[in-house]
Amino acid sequence: MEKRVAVLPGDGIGPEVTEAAVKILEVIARRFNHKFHIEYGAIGGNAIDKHNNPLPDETIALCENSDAVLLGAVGGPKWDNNPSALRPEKGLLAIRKHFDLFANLRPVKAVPSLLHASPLKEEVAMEVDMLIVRELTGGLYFGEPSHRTEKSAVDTLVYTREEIERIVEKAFEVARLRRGKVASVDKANVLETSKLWREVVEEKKKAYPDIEVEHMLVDSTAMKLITNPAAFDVIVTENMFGDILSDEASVITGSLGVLPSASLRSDGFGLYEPVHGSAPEIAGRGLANPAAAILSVAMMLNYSFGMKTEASAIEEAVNTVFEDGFFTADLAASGQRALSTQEWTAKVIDELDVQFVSNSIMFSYV
Ligand SMILES: NC(=O)C1=CN([C@@H]2O[C@H](COP(=O)(O)OP(=O)(O)OC[C@H]3O[C@@H](n4cnc5c(N)ncnc54)[C@H](O)[C@@H]3O)[C@@H](O)[C@H]2O)C=CC1
Ligand SMILES: CC(C)CC(=O)C(=O)O
Ligand SMILES: [Mg+2]
Repeated sequence: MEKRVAVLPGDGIGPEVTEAAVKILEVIARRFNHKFHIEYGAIGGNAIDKHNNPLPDETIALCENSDAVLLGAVGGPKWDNNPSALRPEKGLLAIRKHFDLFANLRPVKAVPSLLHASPLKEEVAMEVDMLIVRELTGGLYFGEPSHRTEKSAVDTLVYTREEIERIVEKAFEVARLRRGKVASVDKANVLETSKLWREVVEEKKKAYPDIEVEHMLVDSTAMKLITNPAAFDVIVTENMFGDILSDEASVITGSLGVLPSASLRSDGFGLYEPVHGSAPEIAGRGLANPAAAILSVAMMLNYSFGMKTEASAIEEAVNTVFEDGFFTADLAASGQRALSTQEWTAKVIDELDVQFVSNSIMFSYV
């Protein structure tokens, strides 16, 4: 298969983790006989520096001419005092809006070999397998008016019925492929948007009698994510709640550095990026965990290209490297030598090679 992939490394650790992810994509191309045409574009702070625009037109055109997008992360202290329109984060919000990437899928699964790094007790964390379905193009991050004066500031939380319907449908559909449980998270005891959200969930669930639906308030959900995270299957929620809950959920697995995500349009076009940000304090030092970016490539192969075997090969290789006890600094036990971003990526590549050789031997006997 031939596919065009736009790679937007971004800022901070973004370039390091996307470099690792692209290496994995190249191994997959070689081993499975695919051709991935990779082209790079600017987004975020580096795009502001070069083009005075966090999402330049060239980058939009590049992504429009691609089959999928891989993004690193944006942001950093250098741009923190910029006016709102010239913040790196605006570039990320704008690309999500431009491509109507309303469905952000963020899987959170406990990996036994990482549980030493989780602050939760092993028996609490070990059965965790949830999918956070976060609405990505509406809510507080996009609502107008949004402005400030010296004495006050305004942000606006708006949701239309249609915006809620499509994300709730998506959550019900993915729940059917999992354990059939959906927790719809809102703040319906206070917010009008949440009351509408709850109403839509109630209407939509009639078409999904096989799905068990529970409404939960976001504050107590934050607590239950830590006390009983294994109880969750699919969580569907609005943009900001999903943003916050997914970073919280990442601690269960041991590190934010292992959580991938897919941001999908209704026709399946997708942008893939780690859940984490640009981690400026560790950037450029080989300390970043590239697993989230590498697993985002696995999600791209699976969701955008239908390459399920290739996606599983990556996931298996990542898990084996963890099982073999190789970790970057965020996951290494105290006293254990941590691998650099590049060394850890090389282990995943070695593992993919081992898999390929053993599969070829298997096939030669069939
Ligand atoms: N999708 C994106 O591009 C996002 C961008 N940001 C931006 O990133 C910048 C930093 O934000 P923070 O709140 O510090 O969030 P962050 O996600 O960058 O970092 C949070 C913590 O996790 C660690 N961390 C994150 N990714 C890691 C990895 N792959 N390996 C090892 N450790 C990792 C960091 O060192 C830090 O201690 C800000 O400018 C923010 O706006 C934040 C979140 C998402
Ligand atoms: C940087 C923000 C725009 C978004 C964010 O934190 C996220 O999508 O996880
Ligand atoms: Mg976030």
